[in-house]
This record gives sequence, structure tokens and C-alpha cells, in this order.
Amino acid sequence: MKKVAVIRLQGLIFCSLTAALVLAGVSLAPLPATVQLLLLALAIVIFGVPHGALDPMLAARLYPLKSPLAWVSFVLVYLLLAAAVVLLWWLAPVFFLVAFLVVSAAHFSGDPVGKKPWWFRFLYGGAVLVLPALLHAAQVAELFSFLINPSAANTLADGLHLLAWPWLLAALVAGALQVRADWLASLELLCVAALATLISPLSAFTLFFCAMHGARHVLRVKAFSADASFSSLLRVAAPPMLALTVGAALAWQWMPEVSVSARVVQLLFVALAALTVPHMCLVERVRFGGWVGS
Ligand SMILES: CC1=C(/C=C/C(C)=C/C=C/C(C)=C/C=O)C(C)(C)CCC1
Ligand SMILES: [Fe+2]
Repeated sequence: MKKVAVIRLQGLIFCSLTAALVLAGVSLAPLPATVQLLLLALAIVIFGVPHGALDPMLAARLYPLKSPLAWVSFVLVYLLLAAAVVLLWWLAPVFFLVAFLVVSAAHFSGDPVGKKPWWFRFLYGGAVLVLPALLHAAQVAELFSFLINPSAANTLADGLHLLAWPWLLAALVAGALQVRADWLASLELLCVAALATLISPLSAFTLFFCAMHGARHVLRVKAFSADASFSSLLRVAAPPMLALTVGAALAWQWMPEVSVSARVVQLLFVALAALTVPHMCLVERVRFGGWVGS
């Protein structure tokens, strides 16, 4: 199947899963909150994070990484950037979280396929992070409070709540304006908006991150690396995933004895933020160099 066809199929699958989740109102509600959190975190790690573990493939296309020394330097710079982000969380958590949200919106805005107006990408990228505060502001504030102090967490969730109504309206208008140019991209924007608005924040993020952002990225990297096979992608992703698992286990031992939920959320989102910075340095270079029209 052609690359564009595969990516469009992935878009349709994401939309169908979202529709199923929204219509069936499927929820993990009967499960205890900590178990829900653990399951979602596990899904994010297994199905979402591996897209970042493919970064060495992008690096190999962008830089002349011929010798082992060059690869060691690449890994060191990658980890140093990630460590700097963790340090930022320690020193200035509120600044860290606001910057993480803004930078993530910019990163997610790369998902839509093909040429799109800036306002379409802007509204799409922000929808994932702003719209959960429309109907679930208290849950968003609680999640934020694991990362920053509770009063700042409430203020930030309230701020996002204020942004959310105009954001939803603007996203619907943007979707309508793009229907004729690319109906599937409009449907994707509509589904991301519905998912982020209606489903509880962590479940919504999990589905978006795994079935849309991560999946689409894997398909793009596959095409970008001269259509490498899935098994070769798996071979590239396995060592970083293993290292990440070991790193997470070590970090878990080190973390202060707060509640399990707090530790899971901290580990998950601080690690995501830390890895996002070097990940974006590579992805955005490829993106602006052109994912070759996709
Ligand atoms: C903390 C937090 C959120 C933000 C998560 C972000 C911003 C994730 C970004 C991940 C990236 C950029 C991965 C890169 O590939 C949500 C979902 C609003 C829910 C409330 C808690
Ligand atoms: Fe990404």
C-alpha cells in the first residue's frame, strides 16, 4: 500500500477508535483510580513512547554518525538535554509545566498530513492540551498538582478552562473550513477535539498519543528511512526502550515516598517532557526539512 494511503488508514482507525470510545462512553471507572492510572501509563509506555525510541533513525539521516564515538556523543547530548529538563522541573516547576504544554502543542501540530494553514495546525496541537480543561478541569488540576504546587495547578487548569470554549469553537470552525480541502484532516481534528473534551483527561491523552501521534510518527519514520521493515524498526527501538525501563526503575527507587499515583504521574510526564526536547530537536528538523509532503 502507498505511504499516504497507509497514513490515511491510520487516521481513519484513530477516528473510529475515538468514535467508539465517545459513543460507548467506555470508561475504566469501575477500576480503582491507581489501577486505572497504572494501566494507562503502561499503554503510553508500550504503544506511545516507542515512537521516540526511533530517534536514532532520524539522527542517522541528519548527521554523519559513522563511528561508535559519534554515536556515543549523540547519546550523551540526547541524555544531557533530557537531564536539563528534569533539572528545570526541580528548580522551576511552574515554568517547566507551562513550557512543556506550549512546546508539546507545537510538537503535536506536526501530526496533520500534507500542507495545512498555520491556524489549523495551531488549533489541532493545542486542542489535545487545552480542551481536557473544558469539562474535566478538576481532574486536570489534580494531575498537574502531582507536578507543581496545588494552588498553581488550580490556576493553570482554570486558565486552560477559560481558553477551552473559544478553542473548541475555533477548532470546529477550522475543521469546517478545511472539509473541502481535506475531509480526513478535518475529521481528525474533530475527533481529537471530541476525545479531549469528552473523555477523561488521561484516557483521552493515552488514545491520542498511541493511536494518533505515536502511530503516525512510526509510519513516517518507516517511509523516511527508505521503507525499513517493521522488524528493523523494532530492533532500533528495543535498546532505548530497555534503557528507559531500567532508568525508570532506578528513578522509582530514588523518588521521595509520595503516593503511588503521584510517583507514576511524575515519572511519566517528567520523563515524557525530558525526552520530548531532544526528540523535537530531531523531529522538527526533519519536519521542516519536509517529511516529503506527508
Ligand atoms: C501533564 C498533563 C497533560 C499533558 C501532557 C503532555 C503535554 C504530554 C506531552 C507529550 C509529548 C510532547 C510527547 C512527545 O512525543 C494532559 C494530557 C493535558 C493531562 C493532564 C496532565
Ligand atoms: Fe513525538
